[in-house]
Amino acid sequence: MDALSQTAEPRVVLSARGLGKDFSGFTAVNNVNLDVRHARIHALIGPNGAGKTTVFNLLTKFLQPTRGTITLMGTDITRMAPDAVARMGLVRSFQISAVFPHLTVLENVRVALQRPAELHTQFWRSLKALDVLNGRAEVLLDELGLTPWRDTRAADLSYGRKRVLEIATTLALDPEVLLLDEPMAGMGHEDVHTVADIIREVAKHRAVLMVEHNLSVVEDICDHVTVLQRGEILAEGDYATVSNDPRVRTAYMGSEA
Ligand SMILES: Nc1ncnc2c1ncn2[C@@H]1O[C@H](COP(=O)(O)OP(=O)(O)OP(=O)(O)O)[C@@H](O)[C@H]1O
Repeated sequence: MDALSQTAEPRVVLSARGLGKDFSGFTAVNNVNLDVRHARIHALIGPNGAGKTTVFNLLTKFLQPTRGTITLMGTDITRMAPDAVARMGLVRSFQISAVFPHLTVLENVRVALQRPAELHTQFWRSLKALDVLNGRAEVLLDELGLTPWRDTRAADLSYGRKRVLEIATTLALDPEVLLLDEPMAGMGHEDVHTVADIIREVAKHRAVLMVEHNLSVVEDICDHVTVLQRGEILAEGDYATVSNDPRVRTAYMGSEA
């Protein structure tokens, strides 16, 4: 590998320029510029009310921006609908309720795989066509370490495994950019490790942007961190850079300690 390829950053797949959102005159997000890169894990962090969820909802088009532009793989998606953006490869994880509790792990992944496939509108096609999905489902389960639970009902999985299954159903859409909203929320130590390993694995082939409160996870797995405060970017860089920034310390702790 030559010096250039060692230092070259992977391509930007999702970017925002001058992104802003007002709610009845209250500016929740202002002048946010973001570059999310292929095969990188990018964290969006900040104190409560900093605007993380609003930025997340703007990027996935669940909210319309008041100002600014959003570009996905070179296409301006600022005015596009969420489902159109999802079809282009920008997919957000949904909460656990997106997983059907009474279906097995394999069945859940098969259902998810049917969504993008044309099988969705041709479900009367032969069972042989569905067998193709079985093969892909098995590969996904294997990639995410879920094979030992393939015949377990989703309802009987641990909390952490349910989140992994949720990620598996999202990956069935083969997204270019995966947005994860607090993937570690409510998890114990062991589950955090499992899910962190999975996120690292899936980010080898796609960009991941995650909102996360657990800073040790951010330190552990994220390549790039954007810190928001009062709707604006306060700092960005790798974890070491932002965590040593006195402004970030003040924002989190109310002091520069
Ligand atoms: N629909 C809305 N109408 C009015 N104000 C809103 C709306 N959504 C968010 N806000 C406000 O915008 C600001 C940013 O909220 P947001 O939920 O994006 O922050 P956050 O960083 O995700 O916070 P938390 O970490 O607590 O989830 C807050 O002051 C919030 O009260």
